[in-house]
Amino acid sequence: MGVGRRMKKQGPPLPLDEFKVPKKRKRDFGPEPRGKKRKASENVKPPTTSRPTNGTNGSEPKETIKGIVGNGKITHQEQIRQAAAKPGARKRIVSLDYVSDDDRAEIIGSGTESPEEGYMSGALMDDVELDELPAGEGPIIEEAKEKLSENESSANELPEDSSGLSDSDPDSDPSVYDSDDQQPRGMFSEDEDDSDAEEKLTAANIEGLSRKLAEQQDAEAANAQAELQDAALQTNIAGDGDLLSDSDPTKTPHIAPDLQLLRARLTETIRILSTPTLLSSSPHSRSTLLSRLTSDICAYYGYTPFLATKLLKLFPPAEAFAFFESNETPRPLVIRTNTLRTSRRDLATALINRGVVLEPVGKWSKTGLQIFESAVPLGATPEYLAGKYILQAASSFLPVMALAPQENERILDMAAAPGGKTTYISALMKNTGCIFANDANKSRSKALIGNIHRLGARNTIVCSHDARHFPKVIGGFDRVLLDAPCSGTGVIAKDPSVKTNKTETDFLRLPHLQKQLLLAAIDSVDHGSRTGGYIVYSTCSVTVEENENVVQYALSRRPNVKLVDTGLTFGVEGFRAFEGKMFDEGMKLTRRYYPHKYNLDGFFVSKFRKTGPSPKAAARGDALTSGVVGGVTTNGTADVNGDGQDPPPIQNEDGQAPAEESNPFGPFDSSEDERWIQRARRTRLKKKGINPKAGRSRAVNGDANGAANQLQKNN
Ligand SMILES: C[S@@+](CC[C@H](N)C(=O)[O-])C[C@H]1O[C@@H](n2cnc3c(N)ncnc32)[C@H](O)[C@@H]1O
Repeated sequence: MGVGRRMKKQGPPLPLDEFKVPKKRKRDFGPEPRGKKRKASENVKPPTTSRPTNGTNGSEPKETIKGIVGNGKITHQEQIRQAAAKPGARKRIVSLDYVSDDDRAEIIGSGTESPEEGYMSGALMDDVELDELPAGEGPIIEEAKEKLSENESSANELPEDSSGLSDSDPDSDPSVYDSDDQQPRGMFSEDEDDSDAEEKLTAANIEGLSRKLAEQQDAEAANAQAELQDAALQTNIAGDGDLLSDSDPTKTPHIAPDLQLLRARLTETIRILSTPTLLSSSPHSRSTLLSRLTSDICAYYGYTPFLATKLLKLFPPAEAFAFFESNETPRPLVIRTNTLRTSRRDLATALINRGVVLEPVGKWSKTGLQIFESAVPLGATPEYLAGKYILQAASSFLPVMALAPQENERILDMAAAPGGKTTYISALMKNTGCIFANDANKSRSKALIGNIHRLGARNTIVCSHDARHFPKVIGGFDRVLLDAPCSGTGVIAKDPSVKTNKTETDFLRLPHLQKQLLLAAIDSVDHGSRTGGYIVYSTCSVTVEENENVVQYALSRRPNVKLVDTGLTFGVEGFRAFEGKMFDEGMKLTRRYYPHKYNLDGFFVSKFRKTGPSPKAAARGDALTSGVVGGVTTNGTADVNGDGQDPPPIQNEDGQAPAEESNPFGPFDSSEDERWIQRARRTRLKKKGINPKAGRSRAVNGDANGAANQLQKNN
């Protein structure tokens, strides 16, 4: 696995650089000119720069020890001492913060001589600078430093055959030259002849020489002009030097745009748009520049004008550029520890021993591990097959963290497949209570079932309904998660087809569905829940239509909910106003996540608290007829009844249990259920050595509490 920009830490960012405008795309400019010489050390990949250190965006490499997880709790100093004392080890010291605060442990690396393996396999904590170590560790640290510098210097010395080229073949590898070196002068070199010739110059031949020079210059100028014309022909970009000239390099069909020039123009347009003084003095109007920016974004990154325009509206120009740029690089690979089966520390140990290089995803998550390198396929390790982890984008943790499910609650995951969030909910509930994991798509539900089994989530019931019909199916939940189907504009790095396949219809159809689903989610919650009464609405899209608009719609149709704090420690506030439209004040409690800010997929998370019962029509369990039909409300205002009751868990439109034919899971037969309940009760009593009939006879004889009292005593 390559290591690069994508390996930045995930989570709260460092302050943005000025404009956060990324550097030029790397282009292959061909071999370096021969005159440019580099140090031998430049040719060697520095052993410790391939992984950025915690939160530093990889700016400064630090020395750590390739690690294994220690078994017991040892002090930090002890860890460092052991690490430094390890003979022959490549000295790289790390400490651990991936473990929870109450279970802090240490990781010490076993050594590796290989400069390529300069990172600790599974560097699970911020690296510790040798220079920063506490007093008393001096000699050990010095020894460590010595070894380190030995390793460093040996890494920087080019072995003779390291490039496959000998010193006698410098032309083949110009990178081994130092810029301060003198070019070797042969005893009979041509240079020597030249200098002789210079010495022999006389007034008579100066004129001839200068004429020759002039001819050479003319020839070079002609060549350069020909090259320019050739380039302009190929790219259709006028070579007049005015980046913002009216010619449009993106518009001529069948000709590839010059990406370098496009990028230069993009940055220049953004610079002008972001600087009021430049904008006022520019010959081009703001709208001209904006439309130029849009067309250049489309040409450079491959978006449809429709989507580029939509996304550009979300950010100031410079930030929009950073957003588009971050969509070109994948997000880091992350796994979530399944705490139903293992701890993060044990999982990290096991994976490190398999050659996986990893690190905690960030202080904000106690279960995520960011993978830097892996010698094994992560979807096929014994740990994976044993359900000890799931491959899951870090952004997907956020809605579940906002939901904050409690033990023994009843939770509905309305759109659950393939189950990343369901299984996380289950783990947080420690397999207690009950989760209804629903997804309308039956084939996706297979993956949901697979994950539930693999990860050992035993408190989960899988169902496959159109979630808009909840709570007709079942209601009265303590919490509902609606991770809604969406356009995916937050995950373009993962699915670049979004750039071109989303149309205006999608941004009408999807919000319509999302609104229906959100109303159904609200109506499925028991507002009187003693522990909950919460709804989390999330999407992996960044558009306002699918987020703030949907939330605002729900607030207007369901005055019995209000927005509350998500509890998430980072994230950009949702829009309070957009394109002249004002949103609810609580919208600032919603959270937006952007790839360019957090190195996470784009995401939106909002959390509602239900404060009163839902309208009667909604209580009958069909959001389609309780506020939204064809995107238009039928009743104008929300009809909140004042009886203080939420809908009972299962009922039909007429308040009866669903009829057999309309219930895909068979009839809801309460007498049949009663039979099973009694049978389970008898078995339980028998197990405790209690005669179940004794209770019944006492009940018959007037002791109503009979067996129940006996059971309670035994408990
Ligand atoms: C964003 S994905 C859910 C991802 C899931 N929460 C997870 O973490 O693995 C959206 C899901 O909504 C489902 N879906 C779409 N329309 C639905 C509907 N009307 N009712 C229920 N589920 C629906 C899709 O099948 C899809 O699996």
